[in-house]
Amino acid sequence: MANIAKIFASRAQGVLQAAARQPQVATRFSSSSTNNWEYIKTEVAGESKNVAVITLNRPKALNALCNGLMKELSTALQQFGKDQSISAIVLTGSEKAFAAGADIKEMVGNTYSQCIQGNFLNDWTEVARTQKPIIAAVNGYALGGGCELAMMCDIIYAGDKAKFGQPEIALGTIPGAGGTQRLTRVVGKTKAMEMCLTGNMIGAQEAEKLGLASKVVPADQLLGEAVKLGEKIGTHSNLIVQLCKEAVNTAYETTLQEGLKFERRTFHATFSTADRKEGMTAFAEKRPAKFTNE
Ligand SMILES: CCC/C=C/C(=O)SCCNC(=O)CCNC(=O)[C@H](O)C(C)(C)COP(=O)([O-])OP(=O)([O-])OC[C@H]1O[C@@H](n2cnc3c(N)ncnc32)[C@H](O)[C@@H]1OP(=O)([O-])[O-]
Repeated sequence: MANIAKIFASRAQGVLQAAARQPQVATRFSSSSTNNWEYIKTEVAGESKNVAVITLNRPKALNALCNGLMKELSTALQQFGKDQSISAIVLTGSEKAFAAGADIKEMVGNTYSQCIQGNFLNDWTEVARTQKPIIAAVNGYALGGGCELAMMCDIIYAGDKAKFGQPEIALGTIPGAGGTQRLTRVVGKTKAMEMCLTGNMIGAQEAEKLGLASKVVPADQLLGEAVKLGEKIGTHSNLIVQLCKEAVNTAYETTLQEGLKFERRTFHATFSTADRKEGMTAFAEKRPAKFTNE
């Protein structure tokens, strides 16, 4: 047990050291300057321009997640991840579709050996690896890989016409990017089993009731609400937000006792930061905190 506590303490310290090592002045990233995206759009939003918005932009195929799109998404996430001016990332699609799944036409000819040897879906892991908070703003269809992509994000906001589903079963396959795993952890076995075995979709209200979406808003207000959420998160210390995200995610990866130990050590580790000191001092002095992410 003492060893586990030590491992957690050193992991938490490692996160703090890695964050401290990141350059404090980063190159400004913007959609129009360096990147010519084919399948996505990127911009920065919010009053302080600290919320990145990545829009999936392949309307003809309802944002089907082809390899090119997933590569661009990974690149954009890495760039925003390094940009110290960005506090949170919003991932969205169109009003009709967040994403209608992996690109069926692209993978129709794949063979088992190609999947294995080409490490198929390797480009899909970047979203879940992103250290900054990432909010999925889902309008329309989030099906198959689209639903899985939303579930890789930290928070899902849904437009009132959103539809979530894992229809892979109807294509003679199964979810391959978390549909049987993340969905089951979120909605429980019986609902996940029903969705995965029937391919039936659920609407936004049901997704919220099940805890898959944290909020449902009118479709035309979705992006604005998601950006506001990113801005609210961005008022806090980016450093402490990163630690908090890691602690919540640990709940999905470990036992309760190990998770509680990790949380406790991470909480202790915040006492080595200037932002913890500033947050508590500002409260006592009845003034807003000025966080420096250190
Ligand atoms: C990653 C791990 C494993 C994941 C596996 C998966 O996600 S498997 C996938 C799980 N997902 C599914 O099984 C859902 C598949 N999609 C659908 O069932 C329907 O498109 C719909 C119900 C979402 C909308 O119906 P609607 O009548 O409103 O619209 P529409 O049907 O006319 O589509 C417009 C255009 O988009 C095209 N396109 C759409 N989706 C895909 C796609 N995934 N791929 C490629 N293309 C796609 C469609 O072919 C059409 O192009 P066309 O012919 O004009 O050149």
